[in-house]
Amino acid sequence: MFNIAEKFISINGEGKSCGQLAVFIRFSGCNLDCSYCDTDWARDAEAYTQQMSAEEIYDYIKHTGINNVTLTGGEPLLQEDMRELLDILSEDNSLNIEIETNGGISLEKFTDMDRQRICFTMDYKLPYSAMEDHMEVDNFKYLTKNDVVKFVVSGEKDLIRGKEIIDKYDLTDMTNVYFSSAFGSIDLEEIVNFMKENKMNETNLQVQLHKVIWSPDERGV
Ligand SMILES: C[S@@+](CC[C@H](N)C(=O)[O-])C[C@H]1O[C@@H](n2cnc3c(N)ncnc32)[C@H](O)[C@@H]1O
Ligand SMILES: Nc1nc2[nH]cc(C(=O)O)c2c(=O)[nH]1
Ligand code: SF4
Ligand SMILES: [Mg+2]
Repeated sequence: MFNIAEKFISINGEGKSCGQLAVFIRFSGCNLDCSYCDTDWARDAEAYTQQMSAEEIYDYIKHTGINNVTLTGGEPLLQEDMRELLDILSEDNSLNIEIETNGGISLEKFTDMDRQRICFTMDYKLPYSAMEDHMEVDNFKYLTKNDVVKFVVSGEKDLIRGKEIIDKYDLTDMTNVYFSSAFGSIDLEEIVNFMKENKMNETNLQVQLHKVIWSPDERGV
């Protein structure tokens, strides 16, 4: 069974299918405690509002009629049966599956899956998050051109460290790379100027679209 904090349909405000409708499943519980976390309430493993089986989650997704699926949290990869859920979802050719994960959990046990069907959006937590020590850099070798590495930046120190990691691991050659502002905490112009100064080809700037549309604290959007 899976512990679900909330489920909803919205415009995906982040990542590769940003701007398209998506159905979101937010699981409860997290192994990290990022300074900027916008879903702090879902970090508690007991914060679930319902429990569902993998089949029930699949049925719910199909019932919505939405093809983009985002599994998030909390930390979705803490759910014990996540592999089973991914196997069921990835068998359905009409679904485009994205998983938001925090970089602090090994992706090794997912490497043999059909990686064309499933996109891992993996955060690399930067200094301002206070969680960088938890990053599993081995995960980079499991990422493909269909995945994303996301750096949530709060200030200059994060921008510099993010670029260092991108260069050290040749991330733009291996996968898709995003800088995202920790919402409202950094001038977006500062990010663009940093990208210009450092000729950061192939890095994408992301601004969380749903926080522009709705209040940044709104749940279920
Ligand atoms: C809430 S997390 C859930 C998935 C997973 N725990 C993780 O951190 O990747 C989903 C995404 O939102 C991002 N995020 C959380 N708080 C944010 C904030 N205040 N501003 C921008 N992005 C934020 C995270 O970095 C992550 O990429
Ligand atoms: N609209 C919307 N798009 C999102 N994309 C990723 C989200 C997340 O919380 O992981 C998210 C979210 O919470 N809302
Ligand atoms: S890992 Fe994700 S859910 Fe957990 S505290 Fe950090 S941003 Fe929040
Ligand atoms: Mg969110």
